[in-house]
Amino acid sequence: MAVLKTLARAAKQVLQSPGCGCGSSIVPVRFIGASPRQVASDASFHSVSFSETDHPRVLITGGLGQLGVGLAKLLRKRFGKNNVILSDIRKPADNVFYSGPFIYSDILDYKNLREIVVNNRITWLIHYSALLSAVGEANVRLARSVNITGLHNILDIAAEHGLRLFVPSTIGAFGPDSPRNPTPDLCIQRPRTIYGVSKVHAELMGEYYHYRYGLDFRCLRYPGIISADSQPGGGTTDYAVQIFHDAIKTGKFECNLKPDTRLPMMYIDDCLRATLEILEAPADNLSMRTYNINAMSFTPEELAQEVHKHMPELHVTYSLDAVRQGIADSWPMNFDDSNARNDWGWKHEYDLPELVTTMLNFLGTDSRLASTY
Ligand SMILES: NC(=O)C1=CN([C@@H]2O[C@H](COP(=O)(O)OP(=O)(O)OC[C@H]3O[C@@H](n4cnc5c(N)ncnc54)[C@H](O)[C@@H]3O)[C@@H](O)[C@H]2O)C=CC1
Ligand SMILES: CC(=O)[C@H](N)C(=O)O
Repeated sequence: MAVLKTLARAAKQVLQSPGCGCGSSIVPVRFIGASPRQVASDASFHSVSFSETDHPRVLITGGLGQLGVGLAKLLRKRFGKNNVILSDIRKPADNVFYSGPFIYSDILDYKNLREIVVNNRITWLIHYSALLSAVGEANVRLARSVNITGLHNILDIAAEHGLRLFVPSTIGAFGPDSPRNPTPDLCIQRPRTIYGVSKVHAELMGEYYHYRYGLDFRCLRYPGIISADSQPGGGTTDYAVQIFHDAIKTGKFECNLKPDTRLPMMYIDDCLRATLEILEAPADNLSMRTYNINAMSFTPEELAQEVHKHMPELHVTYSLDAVRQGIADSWPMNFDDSNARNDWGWKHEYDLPELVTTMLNFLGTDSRLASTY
């Protein structure tokens, strides 16, 4: 009899645990300081809905990094200034602060995050907070905390409030055992950085919450992103931004990767447009929840050659950063994004020549000015 009671208790626990796929649809609900719980998805507080005819109410976490301000600008144009809230743990510059709603949000503070989502009736959550590849290797504990614990907060809040959740992944979610030229969507993923490991975790957890709890999780694996008016936050692909700034300021550039290191790259406008497109794509078009996207693939040497066409005097030298080189050598050289192109019509606009012209023009020079160096 005692054995039967124990078995019954164990069965009850299994049925109540997140691993159980039976019974009614459930969403995880976490209260402050407690572990995740499950509540029937038709519980009365879970009534936030997003009608496709309304504008979404968007929250961007980690919004003061390389990508967030540009994304806020694009989304505000589309959905209205006050419907897009930027958040971060840093202090915004005046122009950012006065360009639309900004709020302090530390993704490690679950209660604060939840309050923001509730008080602002958020319907879309764009989760940009992260420590990137090189910075992550220099501070593994913090990267683990922000990129993994922070993600858990985001997932629970998104599931609890029925949000559409976008989390970017990266070429860094692949590793030396992945096919590198090209790298398809589905293949072995054994990254060797805490950044990559945390991003594979994000992909898998997001998809798990999608299939298990119905979370509307959407994820793009970005290549290295190149932007003129925002600085990268400590990644392996940062050289491809820095070359433009140094070329214009000093006419010299010291590259921290080998000249023949090939990596997939994209201009920021394409990246942000892709993000909006997948967020707006009808769910029926998405045969997957995590897609590679790509625009071009080049080496430092090829990039320098293209810049030389505008600035023949540019002097490029190479002084390797062993950590970044090791990371780059394990990442994809070319990215196969055919599923994104087929499923929801992804198409890049900027190739290498277009990128270089745009960056140099934006930063205040072009081939006509090259002679002044
Ligand atoms: N920029 C790129 O080339 C690529 C970016 N991605 C992904 O896109 C997302 C955005 O990237 P970037 O803007 O380049 O990153 P970034 O490093 O420039 O910015 C990240 C932001 O997260 C914030 N943050 C750190 N800890 C936080 C916390 N506890 N709470 C709230 N915010 C916190 C930082 O203050 C920073 O403003 C990241 O998830 C990154 O992994 C993916 C592939 C390529
Ligand atoms: C490609 C990325 O994810 C990022 N730019 C990095 O280099 O860490």
